[in-house]
Amino acid sequence: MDIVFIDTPDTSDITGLESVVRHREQLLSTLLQASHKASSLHQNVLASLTLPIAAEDPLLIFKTFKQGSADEIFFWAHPEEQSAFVGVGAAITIEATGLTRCASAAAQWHAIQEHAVITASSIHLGGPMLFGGFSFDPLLPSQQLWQDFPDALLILPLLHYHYSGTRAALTINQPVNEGDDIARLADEISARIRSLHEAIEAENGAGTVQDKASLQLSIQNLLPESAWKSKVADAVKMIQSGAFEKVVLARGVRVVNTAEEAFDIGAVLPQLYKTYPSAHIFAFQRGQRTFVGATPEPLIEAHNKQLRTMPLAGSAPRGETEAEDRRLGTELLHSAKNKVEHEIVVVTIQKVLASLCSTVRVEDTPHLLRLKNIQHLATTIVGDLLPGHSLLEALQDLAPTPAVGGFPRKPALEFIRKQEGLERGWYSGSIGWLDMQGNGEFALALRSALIEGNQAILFAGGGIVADSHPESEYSETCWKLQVMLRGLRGKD
Ligand SMILES: C=C(O[C@@H]1C=C(C(=O)O)C=C[C@H]1O)C(=O)O
Repeated sequence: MDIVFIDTPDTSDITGLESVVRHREQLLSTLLQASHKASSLHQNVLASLTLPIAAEDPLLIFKTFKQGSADEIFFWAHPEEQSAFVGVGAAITIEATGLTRCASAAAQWHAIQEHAVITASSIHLGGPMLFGGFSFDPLLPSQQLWQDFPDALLILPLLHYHYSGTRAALTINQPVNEGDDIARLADEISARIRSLHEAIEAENGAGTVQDKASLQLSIQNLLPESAWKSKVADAVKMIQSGAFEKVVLARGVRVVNTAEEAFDIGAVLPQLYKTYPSAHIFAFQRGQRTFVGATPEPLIEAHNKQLRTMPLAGSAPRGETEAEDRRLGTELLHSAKNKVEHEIVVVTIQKVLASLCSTVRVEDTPHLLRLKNIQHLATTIVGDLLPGHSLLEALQDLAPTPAVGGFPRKPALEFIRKQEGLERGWYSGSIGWLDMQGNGEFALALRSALIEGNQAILFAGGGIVADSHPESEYSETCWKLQVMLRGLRGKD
């Protein structure tokens, strides 16, 4: 990989997206260098240029990218940390299937990096990043509902906006082939950026909330309530007979806007952003569908060779009053059933990380993670990655954790495959990003919905152990479904 650090443009020069277009020299020289390499190697070479730009609301950038393009769009934000990424288009698409999908994706990413030509301003690293997700279970036959979302899909966007508080950068990624007309490529890139810039200017100040009058929601369980509860009862019997210790059963709900107007993702995201500031808010548009959610649960994050996760398992509703809320929280912290559910996840993750890290630190006792209408038991786990190991390797070994699958993994997954009857696809799989330095964040894709036009399928599940009750498990899924119902309705 060739990296060239360039001086940061002086601050007066850092304005909107269009300021990047003024750095045509840098764009041309990056493309040209990639073109020379492509000719000598007889293969595609990635050219990438990152420049600082003035910070804009990432939600506005998403909306504009969406209006201006029918391509893939990715949104990822952590509102409390004021960090967000928005990507549009696919410069490079990595797909993989089967149980070794993470290793295969990692090998493809490595090959792309090997010859890449990267120009970046020194203080604003950013640089090329992959965005994407992994399905829950690569052994499930391919599912119609999820046809555009394969087992593993990582995309290097054509344009990627990186936002962190007051700072922002734009990354341009362009694969270059031998013989490509460099000036024409630069013109196309500049035209794309200019039209996005104009769209942002036009959009600035326009409202983001979907007109509520255009929403009339019909909500229907994919499986009748009684049928789902009897699956829970069957799982409890299996657990009591010793087949496994824990299994997570999920269900789906179809929400249709009977007013026939399409759901406006550009209005759903701000709602989630506002209501769930501690969550990771995500959206991935591909084909006609967009997978959207506000997940509270990181699967694995890597920053400077340190891995971090915070499994959640064990849930209770929030109270109506402060006193009731405290009582419910204390009951959750002391509930034997929830502690068992939680401990299974923590121990499993700790073991996996121990094989990849020199040291693993686990919080002594679970703490409460309080969200809008649900609270969970949570444990922070941190490990120092051993040389030669990576985030994608951790992801391959960890997923699915018992927080979304079960324990022991094999019989629990077999039960889900045979009994659950839900096309989980990317729901309870993982979604996130990865850069060239080995940093990245993947979260469990929970509190989520797959949206197409005026229809959405919402997903929620819960951990079943020996003393679980179908009635309370059903209620738990209802609290979890509230996240996306609120998002779709545009209500707190
Ligand atoms: C499966 C879901 O959530 C998971 C299951 C939990 C539980 O069983 O208590 C809690 C958080 C998540 O790990 C979901 O939100 O759909």
